[in-house]
Amino acid sequence: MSAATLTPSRKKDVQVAEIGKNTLILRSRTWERLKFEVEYSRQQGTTANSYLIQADKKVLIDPPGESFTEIYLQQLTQHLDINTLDYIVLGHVNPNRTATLKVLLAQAPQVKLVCSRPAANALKTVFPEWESRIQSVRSENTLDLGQGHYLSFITVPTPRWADGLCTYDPATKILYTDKFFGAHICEDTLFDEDWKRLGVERRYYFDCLHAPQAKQVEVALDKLTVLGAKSYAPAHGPVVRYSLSRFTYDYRQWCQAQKSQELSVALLYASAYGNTAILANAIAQGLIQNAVNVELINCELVDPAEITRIIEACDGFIIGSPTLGGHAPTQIQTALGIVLSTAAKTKLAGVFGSYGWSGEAIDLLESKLRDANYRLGFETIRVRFSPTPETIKQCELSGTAFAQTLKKSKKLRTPRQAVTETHVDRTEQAVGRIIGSLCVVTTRDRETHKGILTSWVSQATFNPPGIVIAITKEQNADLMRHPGDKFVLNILKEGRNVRRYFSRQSVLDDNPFANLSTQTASNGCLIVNEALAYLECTVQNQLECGDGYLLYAVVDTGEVLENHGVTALEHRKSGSHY
Ligand SMILES: Cc1cc2nc3c(=O)[nH]c(=O)nc-3n(C[C@H](O)[C@H](O)[C@H](O)COP(=O)(O)O)c2cc1C
Repeated sequence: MSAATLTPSRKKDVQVAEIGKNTLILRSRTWERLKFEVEYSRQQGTTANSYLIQADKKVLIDPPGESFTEIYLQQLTQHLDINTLDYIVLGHVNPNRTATLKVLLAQAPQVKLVCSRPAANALKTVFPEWESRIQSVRSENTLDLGQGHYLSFITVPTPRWADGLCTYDPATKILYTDKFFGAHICEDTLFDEDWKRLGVERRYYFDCLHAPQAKQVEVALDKLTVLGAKSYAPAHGPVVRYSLSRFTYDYRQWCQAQKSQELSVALLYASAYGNTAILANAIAQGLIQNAVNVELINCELVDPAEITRIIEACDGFIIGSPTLGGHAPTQIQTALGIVLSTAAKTKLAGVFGSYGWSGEAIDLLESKLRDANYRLGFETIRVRFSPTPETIKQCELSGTAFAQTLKKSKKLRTPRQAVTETHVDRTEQAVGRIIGSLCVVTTRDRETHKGILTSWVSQATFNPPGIVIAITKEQNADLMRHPGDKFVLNILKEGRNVRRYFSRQSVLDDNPFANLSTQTASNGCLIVNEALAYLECTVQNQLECGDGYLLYAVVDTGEVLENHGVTALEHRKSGSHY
C-alpha cells in the first residue's frame, strides 16, 4: 500500500492516497479557518475527507461541501470514471453538501444515494426529483460491492445529526465514522502515528461537537465498538490507525466526565434551516467551558416523556426557536408547555432564537417564562437570520454567564453539611431539613421600627388570606404577639443579602434600616424595598406552645415588588436553633 503524501500547499487542495485495498482517501484541505462556528476557532485549518472504494461496484463516501466542489471533482475524475460510479454514501446531509452532490448526480445519472431514513426524507423534501435515486438504509442493511467489500451500515442518531450513519467495510476493517473521531487540523500526515500531538485538537473537537450529546454518543460507541474495526476514517482530520483503542477509550471517558458534572443544563431547540442550531451549539460551548453538563435536546426528535425527565433533572434550562409563519414550531410549543408545568420556579432559564423580521417565537418564549416567574440567566438572544462571528461570541458569553449564575445560586441553595453526627443529634439534623421562605417581619412602636428575620411562615387560610408565623420567645417579638397587632411580612428575594442587616449581631448594634431603602406601609410598619413582595397583616390569634408562639394573622393587603425574582430560602444545619 502506498500512503502517498503530497507536497504541502497553502492554497486549498485535495490530497489523494490509498488507505486500504481498493480504497482511496480524497482529503479536501484548507489551512484557513473554514467557517466561523466555534468548532473551527482553533484556526488549524481542516480537511473534508471523502473515500472511494472501487471493487466490482464503486462507492463514494461523503463528497465534501461546496467550498471544495471544483477542486474535488478535478481530483476525483483522475481516479474514477464517473460513469462507473454506483453509489454515493452519505454519513449525514446538510445544505452545504448538496452543491457537490448536484454536480455528481447530474454527471452520473446511474448513481444511487445511500443514506439513513431521516437523511432520505430531508433530501426528498428539498429535491423531490431525486426520489427514485435515494436508497435509505437501516442498521441491519448491507451493500455487497464484491471482492469482500460487504459494507454494513450503522445508524447513529444524535441531537445534532439525527440522520447520522456510519459504514463498515470488513475487507479493509475500516469504519467510516463521519462526525465521530475527527479533528479540525490540516496537515500532510494522513494517519495518526503522532497521535499524542493531536490530543488538544481531538478534545476540542469532541467538546464542540459531542459533549452536549454525550448520552447519544455513548449509545453510538456501543454500536461501533463491536465491529472490530482496525481504522477509523472520519469526516475531518487524520485517519485513526495507531490510536484507535486509546481514542475510543478517550471518547468513553470524556462522555462520562461530561455526564458527571455537578450542574446540568437542558438546552432545548428546534431549527428548520440550521441557524438556531448554530446558536444552541455556541451557548453550549459557553456552558461546557465552565464545567456544566449540557443535554442538547432537538425538540423535533425527542418525545415529551424524555423532555419531562430531562427538565425534572436539570438545574437550569435554555430554550431556543426560529419564527416560522409568525409562530414557534409545534415541537417548541409542546416543549414550552412541558417546561412550564414541570420545571421548578427556582430553575434558571434562558431564551434565544433566530428570526427574519418579526421574531414572535422568541417573544412568546420570553414572555411565558417571565410571566411564570423564572429568572433569566442572560439577556434574551435574538439573531436575524444567520449568525455572525459576533453573535456566536455573544452566545458563548451568554452560556458562560448562565453557568456562573447557576453556580452562585447552587451555592446559596446548598445547605452546609459539614456537621458530624457526633455533634448534633440526628433528629435535630432531620428537623433542620425543613426549609422555609426567608422573610423579615417589621413592627412599629411609635417612632421605633423593629425587624425580625424568620423563615417560619406558612400560608394557613385562603379566605380570608391568612398566614401562620412561629416566633421564639428569645426573638423578643412582643409587638406582634397580641390580637390586633399589625406587622409587615417582607418576603426576601434570592441573591440579595438583605438578611445580614437582621442577623442577631446587627440588630443589637445598629439600626438595621439605616442602610436599607424602605417605605412606610399603610399600617405604619416598614416595607423593605429590596424585598420580592410584602404583606400587611393583623394578628388574630396567638397560641403559646413549647418555647415559642404560633400566631395566626390575616393579610390585609400586599404587593409583589419585583416580578422576576424567586423567593430566598433558609437552609439550616440543625433544627435545634433558628
Ligand atoms: C417559511 C418561512 C417562514 C418564516 N416566517 C417568519 C416569520 O413569520 N417571522 C420571522 O421573523 N421570520 C420568519 N422566517 C425567517 C426565519 O425565522 C429565519 O430564516 C430563521 O433564521 C430560521 O431559523 P432556523 O435556521 O433555526 O430554522 C421565516 C422563514 C421561512 C423559511
